[in-house]
Amino acid sequence: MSTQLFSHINYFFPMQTSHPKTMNNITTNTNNLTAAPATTTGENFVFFRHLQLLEIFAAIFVFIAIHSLRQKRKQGLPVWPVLGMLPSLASALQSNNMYEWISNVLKTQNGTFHFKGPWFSNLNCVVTSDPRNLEYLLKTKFVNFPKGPYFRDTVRDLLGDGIFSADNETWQRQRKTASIEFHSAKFRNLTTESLRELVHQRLLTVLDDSVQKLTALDLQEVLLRLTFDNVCMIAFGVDPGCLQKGLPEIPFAKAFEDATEATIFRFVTPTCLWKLMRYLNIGTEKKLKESLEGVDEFAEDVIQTRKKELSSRCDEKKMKSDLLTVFMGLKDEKGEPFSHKFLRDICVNFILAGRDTSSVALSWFFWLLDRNPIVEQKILEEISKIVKEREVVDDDDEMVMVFKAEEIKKMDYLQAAISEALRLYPSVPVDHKEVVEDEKFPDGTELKKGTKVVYAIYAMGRAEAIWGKDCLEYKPERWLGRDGRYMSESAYKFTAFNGGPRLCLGKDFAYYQMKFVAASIIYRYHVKVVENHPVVPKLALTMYMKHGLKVHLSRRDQKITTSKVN
Ligand code: HEM
Repeated sequence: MSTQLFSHINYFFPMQTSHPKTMNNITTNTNNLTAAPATTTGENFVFFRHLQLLEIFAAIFVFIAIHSLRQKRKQGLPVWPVLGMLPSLASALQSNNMYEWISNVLKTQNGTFHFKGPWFSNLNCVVTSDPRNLEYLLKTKFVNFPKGPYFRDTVRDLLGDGIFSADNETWQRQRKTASIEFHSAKFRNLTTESLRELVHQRLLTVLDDSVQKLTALDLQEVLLRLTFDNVCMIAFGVDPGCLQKGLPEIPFAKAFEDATEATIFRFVTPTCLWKLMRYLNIGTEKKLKESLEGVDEFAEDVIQTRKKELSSRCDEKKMKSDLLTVFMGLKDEKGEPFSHKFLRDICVNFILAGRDTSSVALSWFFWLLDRNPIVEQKILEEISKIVKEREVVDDDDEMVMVFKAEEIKKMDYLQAAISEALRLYPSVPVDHKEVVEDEKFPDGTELKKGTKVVYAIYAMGRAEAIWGKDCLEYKPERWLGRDGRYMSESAYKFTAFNGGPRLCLGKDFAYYQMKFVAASIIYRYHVKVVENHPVVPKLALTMYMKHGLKVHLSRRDQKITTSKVN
């Protein structure tokens, strides 16, 4: 287009170079025009008018471009007519690390900016990484910042009225009951027992298999299978058996995975479009419907079986202590037992909340250890010291080496190293709320009723204003006091587990699970990431590694065995 334009200019202004600079030049050239033949003059005249139009369009375009780009200084990103900030978002999506892009924009905007989506889209939102705003929305004005109807509508088919998407009384009731359960001794026993069984009878066997075969292994996939089995044991009281040699495909796990993916797809599709697709039963909506049938069938089967078990068993002591059993023993506000649908929702929500978060965090943690061998060495020293402190170490104990709960508790440096991994790579990189009444953030940002607020957890972990100049370095020491003990941080500064009344319910269990798994692996194996294996985050609700984590394992000590557990 521009070459064409320039060739015409040269035709009309034969004496002129391609860069006319003064009015004088133009006059001279116009004089030349009068000497041209009549027909050419007519054509020239028409073209001249076209040229003027083009100039007007070009001027308007330049004006809009300058205006849009000038917005960048004020709003962080150029704001284009009709499209808003969409072009910047689209180019960030191409860049492979969307979270870095959000962090950079927030840095230029002192921690909060208003994302303006295209007209008639639902992309408008306020993005923040300011701890003052986080405290305000997660705690101080908690009631004014619920999950909201948009989120609930989008996830309803998968999550129903479960804790993850519910607000108000429905949420409160589940939170209260689950919270009591999570802090009970029975539940603690269930979690430690189920984890011990999974790690010693399954995880270490799978890892040993890869050592013997000298094959690389996708550690992220193995960990995802482990936590899926584990959370199903806690929620439903059943073990789907995803983690075993050969890593088989398990229908319930596959159905759950597909249902989650199709639900996430709704967040990037205009609401009217996915609703139409659901009505017509096509595309991802068809996949969602089919996979939900798989999830519901599994849930119904477990609920029916448990009901029978409960009616035939009267010994309280032998009762299972998983969430399903606990909620089955309770009544709703009308004094009726909970419906199967509600019981299904409760379990599915817990599986979603607890299945991938710890495994993804552990994957980033092992990758960081590979790049920071001194940290790995310090963890190993801490574990070895704790093992040496055992009062009686018989040969059998030494060989099997199952860490006790009180030993896991003593691993402060390991806890610091895991927290530091979560700071840099939070399993939930961004989260959101909806404002129910006009509000004003402590940093002065005005929020209109209905505004979506996105809080950028990933960006917070990398903010110099929060963590200091060395914020991008992996330094577990920042979590330790002078006495070497682990020190927790404010939930509004370290937001990986959320904060306020909706603080992650599984936080303590997750730390126990991650420490137990990490210590059991590190004590036995050196984990080496396969050279040149690409490591980038995947764009999803949870921060998976897009290409998994391919590793080679080597045993530290041939004497230690893995499978002998009572
Ligand atoms: C590294 C591990 C984990 C991380 C980083 C994590 C993080 C989070 C975050 C950010 C939320 C808030 C989500 C939201 O409201 O949008 C949350 C909520 C929740 N998490 Fe976790 N989580 C982890 C492990 C677990 C585990 C293992 C379980 C259960 C076994 C669990 C159960 C829950 C539940 C039930 C909620 C909902 C709480 C509520 O809304 O009241 N989490 N978690």
